[in-house]
Amino acid sequence: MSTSWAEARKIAGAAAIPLPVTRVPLAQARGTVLAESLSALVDLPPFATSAMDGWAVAGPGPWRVTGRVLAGQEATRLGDGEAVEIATGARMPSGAEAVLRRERGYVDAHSRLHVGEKGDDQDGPNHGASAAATTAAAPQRFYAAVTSGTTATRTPRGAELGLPIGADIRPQGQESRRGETLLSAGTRVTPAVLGLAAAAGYDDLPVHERPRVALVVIGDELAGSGLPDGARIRDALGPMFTAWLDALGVEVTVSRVADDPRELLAVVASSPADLVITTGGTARGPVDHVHRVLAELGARLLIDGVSVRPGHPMLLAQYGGTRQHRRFVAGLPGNPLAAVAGFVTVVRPLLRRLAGLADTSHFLPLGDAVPTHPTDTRLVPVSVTEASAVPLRFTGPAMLRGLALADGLAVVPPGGGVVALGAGQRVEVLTV
Ligand SMILES: Nc1nc2c(c(=O)[nH]1)N[C@H]1C(S)=C(S)[C@@H](COP(=O)(O)OP(=O)(O)OC[C@H]3O[C@@H](n4cnc5c(N)ncnc54)[C@H](O)[C@@H]3O)O[C@H]1N2
Ligand code: MOO
Repeated sequence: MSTSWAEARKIAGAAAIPLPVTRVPLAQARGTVLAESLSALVDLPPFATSAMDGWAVAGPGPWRVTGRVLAGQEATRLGDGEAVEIATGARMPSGAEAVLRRERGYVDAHSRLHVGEKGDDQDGPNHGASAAATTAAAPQRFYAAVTSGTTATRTPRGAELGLPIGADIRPQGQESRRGETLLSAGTRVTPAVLGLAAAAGYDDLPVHERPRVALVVIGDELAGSGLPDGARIRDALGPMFTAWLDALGVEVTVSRVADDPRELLAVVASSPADLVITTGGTARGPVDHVHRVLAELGARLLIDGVSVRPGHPMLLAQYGGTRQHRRFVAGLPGNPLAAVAGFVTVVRPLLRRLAGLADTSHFLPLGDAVPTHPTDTRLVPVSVTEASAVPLRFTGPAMLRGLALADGLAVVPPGGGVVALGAGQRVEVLTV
């Protein structure tokens, strides 16, 4: 009956079908998953802009400064020998060929813009060849960055100092052309994705609906606040999984129920959620009712026990819903670290699939030897330091102290005849 860990993860990931597609405003899209690829609605940048504060110049200098253009403004065309003061991000005036950074030029008393530092050219405005000789003496450090990577096709005056055509201009479409695919379907909408989508012209995004999850924390012994007393302990799983589910971008409701099968049945049967997660009550103790309730509901068990330590009593059932919109119950064991094992094994793969995300895996070498279990997979809290996974202490099934310091859970496959995996062996690490 017990399913292997790898198989359980596969079953959970394959059981669901991605939720329907909806368009949501950017402000509500964080944490959802793109249902279609995202292509740029405009060139990025949409027009050539200045990359620096300074002057946009046209033709050979020195230039006559005719005005100023700020970000958001449009300027009139520049003719040869003209310049405008320009702000970073402002649209380049047509005719402008380069930007001279503020710290690399100066304007003299006659509104003439020169390359160099004031004082380089004590005789005032540049005139002909003698000026070139004067400015050529200007410190080269000003221009080193400008010259690299830009190709001059024509040389305005000042080019001998490194002001080639195109200098410090962000050309239209430099980051992306209109219609170019920026992100593929299945990408999680992160803050950075929201920024890119806005820049590319989007007001809303086509995403999969957020999975709805009902977290049902079972146990007479659990208190929601204050210090543990008598035989009662604090509910650790409610706060932990609420936050975790929230970070996965799902809609969560939480309820706490007593060790009472009627109460549990009523909560599960009446839930509209795509996935009900129960904690506790999965084993065969006197008040472990999850199996009985699922049987009464006529739920179909897809997973009933997994060969994994900790977490072996975890289960997954399909219950109600329609063919296109399935509903599930995941039963996580009550021991806190065992519950986390159930979360990463069945809950997360199922939710990722419902949300439209592909499953991913990361492998790292172990930083230390880890004992294997002969027949079961072990999930071992590890910290990731210098690209290796170091096993932690305080990782008993009822403990969270090790997990709270962990970056992931190392997947240690059944050992068979091998009692330990040595340092340096590569293992999959599940993020926590
Ligand atoms: N005879 C056997 N007993 C047990 C077995 C077994 O195979 N044979 N398996 C053990 C394993 S392994 C686990 S894990 C637990 C699973 O038990 P349940 O899922 O039925 O969980 P409970 O009995 O309700 O609770 C177990 C343990 O966890 C504490 N707990 C429960 N919920 C919370 C919570 N929200 N926050 C903090 N702690 C919680 C609870 O107080 C118990 O200490 O069964 C073993 N027994
Ligand atoms: O699932 Mo249990 O943890 O092995 O304590």
